[in-house]
Amino acid sequence: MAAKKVVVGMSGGVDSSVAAYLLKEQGYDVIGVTMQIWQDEDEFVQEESGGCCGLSAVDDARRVADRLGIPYYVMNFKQEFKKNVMDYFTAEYLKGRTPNPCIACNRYVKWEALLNRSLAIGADYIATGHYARIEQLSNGRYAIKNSVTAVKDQTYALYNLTQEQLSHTLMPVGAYHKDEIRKIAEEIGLMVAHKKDSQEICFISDNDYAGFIDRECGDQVPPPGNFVLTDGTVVGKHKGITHYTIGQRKGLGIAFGHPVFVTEIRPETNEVVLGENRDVFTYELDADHINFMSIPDIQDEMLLKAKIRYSHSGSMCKVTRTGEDTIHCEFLEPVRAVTPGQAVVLYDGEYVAGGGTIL
Ligand SMILES: Nc1ncnc2c1ncn2[C@@H]1O[C@H](COP(=O)(O)OP(=O)(O)OP(=O)(O)O)[C@@H](O)[C@H]1O
Repeated sequence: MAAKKVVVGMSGGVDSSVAAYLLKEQGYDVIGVTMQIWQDEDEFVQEESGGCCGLSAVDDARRVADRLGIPYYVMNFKQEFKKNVMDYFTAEYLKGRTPNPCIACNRYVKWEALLNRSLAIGADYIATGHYARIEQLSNGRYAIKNSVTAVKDQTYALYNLTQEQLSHTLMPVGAYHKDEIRKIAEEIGLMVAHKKDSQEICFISDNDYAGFIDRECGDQVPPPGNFVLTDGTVVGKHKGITHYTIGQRKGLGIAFGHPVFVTEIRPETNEVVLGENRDVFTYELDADHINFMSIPDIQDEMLLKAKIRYSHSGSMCKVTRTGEDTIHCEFLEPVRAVTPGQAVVLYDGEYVAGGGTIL
């Protein structure tokens, strides 16, 4: 029987390089692909910082592919990335929300676009170097499970993959710890063995989100407006709602003599609401654009663990279905800074049960 064909998304980093090696060892017919996603053509060949698709990424990935003796290609996904990630990112900020672009990139670029193109060229699977595992459960559904190493868990950003996508995906490094992956890379002589991990949002440098939005959106960017208290009392001027997120304390440029926090962003009146730390805590949230993984749906009321941002350790909540594409979560303990636009990801034990976008 012919070997199953797998396209490995190679970012030039150690994880995806070792992923390609492990799959080759397991007998797959492996093809390496680097997606060009946001740089201009000239930047793409000049970039030296080692971002997720710069020159060093392509150079490194090509060298690894040579070393492993696998075919390697660079594919252009700039249009898909612009539409589904960058435009979505700026549109959300203009609405006073705080999006997670990596989740959109995973679902619509790394999976939808790369998987479709890979299937079209006769591949059976795509693979990445994510620290997560995929299992088919006894109910027949596919689900993402924590990697063996919780420190580098990446399941939060993967909750939105469909059953079809998961059934065509392999994540071989999820069974290893990061130091084991580096050791394998060293043993097989890969130069990238000690390359540092990639930065947070690949298309934004120095975390300057507002500057990026200004450049992308020009005069669509909301103007400065008022800082207000919950009762509407005006207490100062803000720089424009795209500069703020829920729970933020630093960079408000306003002195109260005690710490104040952003508790709400009101795009309709162009106001940013400030309050005390206790005002940032809440017991509930609603979410839409839901996706289910280990479970087919929410039955009645389910007790699940929810993460409301990438760095959240998770809190137990009662989840109910409230509509065609919506859920409601009621937490047993109050949670801090529930932020519209971020994802709420639900866990049933070690498995991702599903999730949605916080309203
Ligand atoms: N430009 C790209 N082209 C192809 N695949 C990519 C690209 N960027 C990321 N990936 C895939 O997505 C996975 C996770 O991306 P992430 O940016 O989190 O990388 P990472 O954890 O630093 O891993 P690596 O060490 O492989 O760079 C990578 O392991 C790789 O398989």
